[in-house]
Amino acid sequence: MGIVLGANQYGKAEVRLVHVDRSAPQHVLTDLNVSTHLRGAFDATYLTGDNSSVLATDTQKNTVYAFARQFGVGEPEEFALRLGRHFVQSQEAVTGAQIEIDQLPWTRVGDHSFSRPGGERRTTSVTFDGSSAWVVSGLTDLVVLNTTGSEFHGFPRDEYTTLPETTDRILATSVTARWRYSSLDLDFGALFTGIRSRMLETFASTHSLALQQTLYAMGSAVLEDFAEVAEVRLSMPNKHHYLADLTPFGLDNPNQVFIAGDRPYGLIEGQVLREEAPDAGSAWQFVPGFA
Ligand SMILES: O=c1[nH]c(=O)c2[nH]c(=O)[nH]c2[nH]1
Repeated sequence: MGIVLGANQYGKAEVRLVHVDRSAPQHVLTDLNVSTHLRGAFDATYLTGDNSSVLATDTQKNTVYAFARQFGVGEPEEFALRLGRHFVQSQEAVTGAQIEIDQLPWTRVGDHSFSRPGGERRTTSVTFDGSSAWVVSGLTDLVVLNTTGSEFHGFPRDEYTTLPETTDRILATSVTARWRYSSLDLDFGALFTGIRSRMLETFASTHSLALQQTLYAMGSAVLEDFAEVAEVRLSMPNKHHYLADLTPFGLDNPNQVFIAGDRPYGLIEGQVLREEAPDAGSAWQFVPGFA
């Protein structure tokens, strides 16, 4: 009874490409998840480990980033066609390619600012102890991104530091916020809408030297504008976007092509409060992540 190799393909799955077209004052953001699959004469690597025809999946990933710099992205269909043709036409062994692209949606909130639709939730946690009540309301997973207006430098460098200093980076986070109201007879719906838009607008308009600074700016903007709020607690993951290094391919990268990191991520958390805030009692007890 013989054993044979059947159908096979290989490629790089989920290449997270973020492209910023900065050619006009209003930046265009394209956020893609690209997967490549190559088919062809690859029996040798499966049967004997002979890689002489195997275009490395790492090379396939690099091609995605390099093509974004060289040709831009345009529609995902156009970008996929360009990649598919390239792999088949440039590699003898490749007889077919399938390129799959998911595009992640972003909604414009400013020339350089975007938010991710869907996924966000409004929350409240109400505590009543028999005589007093506390209301802690908020939102979870408001995903926002600025394509410019963010720097990070001046941090200590020890023997383990490799992070380059930057004066222009992408800043992206998924905001989880909780705020404690100082009274109960309030128009909670209008307050939620107002507080949410104040935070969004502050994220977009703050020139950031650190996500920590942006966090404090967002919390203090809420306290300045909403006397009904005693305290704000914020938890903001730094959704890193790494500038793709295209120098091995003879390409520059003036802040256009980014690798969207998944994990690990920075996690920046803090409370912003009024010095004269009324006592919180047990309001925060057991509020997940904020107690
Ligand atoms: O805004 C930032 N704050 C940090 O504390 C930090 N640390 C890091 O590696 N990148 C960043 N960015």
